Amino acid sequence: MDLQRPDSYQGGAGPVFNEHVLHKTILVGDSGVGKTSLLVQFDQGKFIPGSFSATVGIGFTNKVVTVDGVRVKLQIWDTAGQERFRSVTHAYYRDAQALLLLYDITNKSSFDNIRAWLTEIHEYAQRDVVIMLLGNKADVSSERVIRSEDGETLAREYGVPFLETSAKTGMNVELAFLAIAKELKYRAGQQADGPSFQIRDYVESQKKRSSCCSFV
Ligand SMILES: Nc1nc2c(ncn2[C@@H]2O[C@H](COP(=O)(O)OP(=O)(O)OP(=O)(O)O)[C@@H](O)[C@H]2O)c(=O)[nH]1
Repeated sequence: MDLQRPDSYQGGAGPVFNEHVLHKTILVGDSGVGKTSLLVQFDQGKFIPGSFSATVGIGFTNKVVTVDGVRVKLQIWDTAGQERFRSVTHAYYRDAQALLLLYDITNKSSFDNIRAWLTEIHEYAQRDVVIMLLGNKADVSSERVIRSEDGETLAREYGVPFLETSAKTGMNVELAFLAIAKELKYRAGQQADGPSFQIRDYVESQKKRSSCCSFV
């Protein structure tokens, strides 16, 4: 996908949309792990099979989701995973509230590179950025080289929530973005004596629900 900066981009600190702040979320990870496909699945509910066309540069999609009866506006940035675009994408980390970090369960080096991605994130992003680790292409079980437990162990080490996803079937795609939206909504309205929200606990509870008896 060839992404140009859309005309609606206003630059600077936090674009606005209908006078409401957009929560900026960025998709990162090696080239080919499925960042664009994940965003297309979440935004349009479809998967476009066929030859792989690497993202050039960076672009965004605005998406409104409803969590607990409240509309949360996400501005989701899709970055190019190729090394040559790295300096461009770093510049966008700084005002991101959330980062979805993807690897491909059929590609070992994409998993091995997660530590390097996390080092970059800690260098360029805000200290309290919400990070979620996603092991994508979970539908391709015959070519799996990274076990689910390995993803879980790595996520636990870094204290971040973890999900396996499939941009092809849609598995856990909505859950990943909804969990991020819930966390950002919680942070925005956080009150000292209000109820607390833990994104890792939420993701774990939803995973258990879906593996047990499908969503109700
Ligand atoms: N089976 C399967 N294929 C996928 C999945 N996600 C992506 N793909 C395929 O993997 C290839 C790469 O997907 P992209 O979404 O373009 O990857 P990307 O991470 O955006 O790549 P860059 O733009 O280079 O950073 C494409 O051929 C997709 O069709 C998935 O969940 N399952």
